[in-house]
Amino acid sequence: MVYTFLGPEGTFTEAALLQVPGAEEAVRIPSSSVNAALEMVRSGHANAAVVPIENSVEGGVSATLDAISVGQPLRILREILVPITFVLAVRPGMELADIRRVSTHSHAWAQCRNWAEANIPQAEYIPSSSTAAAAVGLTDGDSGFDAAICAPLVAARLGLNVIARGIGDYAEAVTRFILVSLPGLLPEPTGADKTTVVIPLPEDRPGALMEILEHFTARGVNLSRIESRPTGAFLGDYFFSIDADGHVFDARVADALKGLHRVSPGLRFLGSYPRADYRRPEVLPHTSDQAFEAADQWLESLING
Ligand SMILES: O=C(O)C(=O)Cc1ccccc1
Repeated sequence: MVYTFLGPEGTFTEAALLQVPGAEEAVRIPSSSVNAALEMVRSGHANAAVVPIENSVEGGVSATLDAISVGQPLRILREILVPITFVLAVRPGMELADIRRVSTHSHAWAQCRNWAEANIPQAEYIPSSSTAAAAVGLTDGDSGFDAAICAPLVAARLGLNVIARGIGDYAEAVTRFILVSLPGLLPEPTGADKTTVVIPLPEDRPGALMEILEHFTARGVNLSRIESRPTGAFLGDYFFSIDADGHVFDARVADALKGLHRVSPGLRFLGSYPRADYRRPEVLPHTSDQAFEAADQWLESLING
């Protein structure tokens, strides 16, 4: 098994990958961006990739939401939650007041913004492809910045000085990652599952979003995430990226997807997979598999006399 992840070594994404059973013994290849990681999977150079998709402070990771929503189809096999703690790492001898430029991943910056404004207000932010890439950059004297916001472990591994710990503005910050592969067998339903779909807004008319939502509501399917993303085609053209409670093997979810496909035939199914928090949805009696089965039988009896 070959895995790839948003690298280099020491990213939070690598920490997420290491939670996948068997990953520790498998081949793990760092990629320099989310797109590069997904391309490794699409081209068959890796069996699966781990990429960040959402965090509790900054919301969806646009690079991932967009990259999995278009192009050669991919499937989400599982989600992984990682609690995040950040440190400020510098080269030996550097003090807080000396820092002119600080580099990190944009989502890490968003999560440490208040701390940075209060403690290093003079520092300019330099975006980096990941927290670990920023830390590695510090070790080559020519990086153009003098501090990195990264994970404690990567700072220690690289022998950097940590001059502030726990600098995230939200102590409970969690990032959600996904394991992605080419389409294949679906993970078995566990009773605590999630289904991810991408739905192009069918037409720019009043009630179009409501029409999409009604297909979930009518089947008692709860949504745990809904985000609109621009398609890039023209201003005002959007798709919706949605996580729904349940597995496509659940009759209520399958029925909702069938209804949605009629409204928006460009709908893309990105997978049904176990929830990382094991939370089971409440299924109302009239939306259970048995209720759908009974309704099918009733209709059949009408038709067959
Ligand atoms: O840059 C990293 O280490 C990542 O894995 C991406 C990221 C950045 C900030 C919070 C969570 C994940």
